Amino acid sequence: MATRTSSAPRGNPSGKSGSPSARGSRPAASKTGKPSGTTATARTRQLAAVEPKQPWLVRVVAGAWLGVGHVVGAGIRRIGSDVSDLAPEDRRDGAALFNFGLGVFIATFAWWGFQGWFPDMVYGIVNGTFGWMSLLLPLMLFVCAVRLFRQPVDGRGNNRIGIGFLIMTLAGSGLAHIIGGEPTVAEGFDGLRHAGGMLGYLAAAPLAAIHSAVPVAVYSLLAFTSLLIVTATPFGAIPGRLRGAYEHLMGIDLQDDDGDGHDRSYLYESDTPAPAKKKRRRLFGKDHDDDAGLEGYVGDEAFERALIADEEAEAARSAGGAKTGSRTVAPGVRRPTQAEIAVEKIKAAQGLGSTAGGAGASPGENATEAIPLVTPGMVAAGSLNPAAPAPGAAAVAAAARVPSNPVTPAPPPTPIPQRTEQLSLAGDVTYTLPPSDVLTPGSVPKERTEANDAIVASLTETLNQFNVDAQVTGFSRGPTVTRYEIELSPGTKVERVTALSKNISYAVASSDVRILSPIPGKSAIGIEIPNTDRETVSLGDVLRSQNARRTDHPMVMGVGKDVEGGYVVANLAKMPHLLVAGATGAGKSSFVNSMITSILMRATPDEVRMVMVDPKRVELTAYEGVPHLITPIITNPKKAAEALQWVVREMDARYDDLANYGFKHIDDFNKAVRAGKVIPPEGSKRVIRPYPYLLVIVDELADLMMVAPRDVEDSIVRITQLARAAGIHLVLATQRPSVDVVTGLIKANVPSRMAFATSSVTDSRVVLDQPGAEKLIGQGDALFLPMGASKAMRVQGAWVTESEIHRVVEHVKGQLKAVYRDDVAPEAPKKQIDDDIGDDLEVLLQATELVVTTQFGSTSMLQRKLRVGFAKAGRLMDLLESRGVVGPSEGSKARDVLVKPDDLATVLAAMKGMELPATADAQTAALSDNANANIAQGGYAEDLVAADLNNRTQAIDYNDGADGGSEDEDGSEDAWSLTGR
Ligand SMILES: Nc1ncnc2c1ncn2[C@@H]1O[C@H](COP(=O)(O)OP(=O)(O)OP(=O)(O)O)[C@@H](O)[C@H]1O
Repeated sequence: MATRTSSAPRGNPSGKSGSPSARGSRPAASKTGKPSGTTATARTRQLAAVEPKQPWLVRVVAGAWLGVGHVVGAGIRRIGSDVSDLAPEDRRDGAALFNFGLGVFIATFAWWGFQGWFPDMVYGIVNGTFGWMSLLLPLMLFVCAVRLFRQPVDGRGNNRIGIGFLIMTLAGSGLAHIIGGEPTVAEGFDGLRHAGGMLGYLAAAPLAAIHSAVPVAVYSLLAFTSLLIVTATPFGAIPGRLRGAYEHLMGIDLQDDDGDGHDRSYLYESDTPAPAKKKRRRLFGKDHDDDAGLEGYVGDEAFERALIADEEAEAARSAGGAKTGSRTVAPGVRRPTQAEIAVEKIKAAQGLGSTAGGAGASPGENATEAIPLVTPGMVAAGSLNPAAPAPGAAAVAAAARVPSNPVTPAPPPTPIPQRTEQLSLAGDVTYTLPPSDVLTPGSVPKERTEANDAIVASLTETLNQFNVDAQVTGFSRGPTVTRYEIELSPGTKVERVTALSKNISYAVASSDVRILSPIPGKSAIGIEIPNTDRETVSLGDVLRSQNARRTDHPMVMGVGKDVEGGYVVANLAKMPHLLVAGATGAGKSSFVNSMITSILMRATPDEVRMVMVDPKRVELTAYEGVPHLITPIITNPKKAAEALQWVVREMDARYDDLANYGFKHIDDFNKAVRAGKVIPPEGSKRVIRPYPYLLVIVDELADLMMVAPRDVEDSIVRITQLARAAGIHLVLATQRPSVDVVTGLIKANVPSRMAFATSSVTDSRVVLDQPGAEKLIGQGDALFLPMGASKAMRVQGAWVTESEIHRVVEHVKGQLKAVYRDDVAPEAPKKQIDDDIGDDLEVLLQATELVVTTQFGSTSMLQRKLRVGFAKAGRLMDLLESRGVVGPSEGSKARDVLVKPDDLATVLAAMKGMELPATADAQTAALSDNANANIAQGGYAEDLVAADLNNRTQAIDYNDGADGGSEDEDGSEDAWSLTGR
């Protein structure tokens, strides 16, 4: 395996290494030439402006302190695998080091009894204040230090522990005061020091004045409470925790004695199948997570979702969106007062203004029901005049009604946070992820353009023309389409708007209008209309978005942007398998590129391995040689089918490991491996390493389904049914979402779907089980239906340019070379056209076709249909037998036909000298085994020639082909089943 220990990898000009300082100072913003807002860089600059004012000594000391803090912190963070990404600005290493140092200092005299005037003085103060509790102080400070080093951003958790310790100190001192004999101040500090100190005295003495049992009860309770606070243990969870602790202490723990002894954990290694399952253990099951020292169950979770959503935004949306559409209605929008309505009416009567505010035409009649939302500008615009508006005025008025739309701004071009100090691979390889600036920022999204205002005006007019009491209340502009929101006045039927879809299309001059009724989570109808001024969504922006930063899971990909302009990010591991479909040019390959690039940007080869199948031979070539690949990119569909079978074997092997070691999910297994809890059985040379996720990407499923439909379907179904827990995930792309490619079985097992524009509503139904994809406008416009979602979400796929891909690939390839396994899709030796066929290939192919399609293995039929002589027909039949197409001669009967019409193409390809697909290989092998067995059993080997001759002779009698048919049918069925199909 290639190893590299360089700290400044090739292709990383920024010199980004694991060193905190190096990363902290990387001027990302300047590279992109964009303002960075409140980024780390900006903060660094601010600091730089302030620093010169400080005396140099202070700066030197502070710098040295922080430097030591970072080094210690980096070391502490590297222990275990639960600590993820710490951006430089998130660290609090200086404060943590202070806690640590103070703990050591107090421990020197409290624990180790160091003496001297200074320690004595400090000891006097500490001991005099806290009494016996000073013994516990170093421990508390160490805990705080480790927390601050490892979890500095978990403010709530840190505060909880801090408060818990304070309460514990108070309670402990109070109790110590009582236990220490309740010394008084008058007895001097010596007495207090040997009890609860001054604090204990102050805490307990007043209560002890009532009765000494009172402080004991109060502070015992407080001490207990403080323990619960520090350990974050809810009251109800106490029994479970105690039981877990007991089991842990009693050694009901991982004692492996039944490992399989084979290193199956790492994909570089040889693929020795694990032995059959052994006794299953309940070791790191859910009940024991905490006790076993693991960080809890990291596999499936309740309400698991593939989509990594901006939960706050979602919450806000659903809270405020029901009535007004929180994203679309500006704060200044309010309902008009009666006075304003009256003014409007008067103005309308005077013809001072005009608009399409038809809905507002009736406020007098039903002011409380049909009041539109207005902005102050409405009054000036005269928005309530029902008279036919002049188009320009209408647009202005409508624009005034539609508040400015706050879209999600492009994320600041700050670096994608690094996930650990250094991403070290197994062995001594140091691997740095590509710097985020290899992906360039996209254009700044537009909030609202004239095109939007014009459409609002058209929509309003259309509603008016048809007397529909509804208002356009706002819009959300996405990169490809804008969703206009229409709210109905009470009593207006939804159908009145949906029935207008053709008129709306006509009014806005677009055939791709899609009506959502309602917008999920809102009491409003959505009308999605393509933007005449589309925007590209850059993958870099998606990966730098808050949603992507929310998690450092290596299988997270940037999907694109939704209709409201929000970034869509999803976790492939949670999907757990994805079908990508759409017509040619709709954007599938671009999506697959974004997906692979996302993985390369976020995951080391140790975390994610890939198998890429690219029958089109052009789409994925850019990734050839990346170290995440376990086999060269597979372009041959037959080999792809074999690779899928390898994946099934890999999955089985992983399952064996999970079962042997008692885990339910590969994440749990990996966690235990990293924690050193998975120990191979004694005598085993196996080095157990975490399993990487395995992502299998098939860029054109149809090509695979053409060569070996059953095998491919079988493998896919098996993988998709089981592979999730084994960390294996499939992405199947196809431009032919027809039922023969995306079969019912495949569909049922691939729960997540990404539908790009399809050519028909039928295709849309195959992909999404619903219409809609046929209305998409292509070029990355897609409907995304992740597992568990009830409604497809419209997104504009992320776009990554070829040069960006090139830069990313260069970066990863510059660090590690791909080490391919040779058993995934082994190079089959090129089949030679057998010498014995000679010039007869063409006629042999015809004979094969004839025999297989008619399922009738008669020599005389060949003679007749191919117009060949008897000898040649006999020879052809021999060749067919030697190639497993027909069975051996059975005297005067027609021969059994062993190949089903479905597999004809495969067999023909094999005869032409193309590589023989697995099915045919297996079939031939099975047949020759069968033949051998027959020969051995029946001992009629030497009879074969005679029998065949006989057959040829008899075959002449079959000229009309009528008889023998029924015998054929049975015979071929039997022989077929012998092949094991
Ligand atoms: N997310 C996107 N953003 C912008 N443009 C896109 C996007 N996706 C696709 N396009 C445009 O559409 C073109 C075709 O896309 P792509 O090659 O991905 O289609 P496809 O569905 O894979 O087609 P095929 O099946 O023929 O390979 C691209 O060259 C690009 O111009």
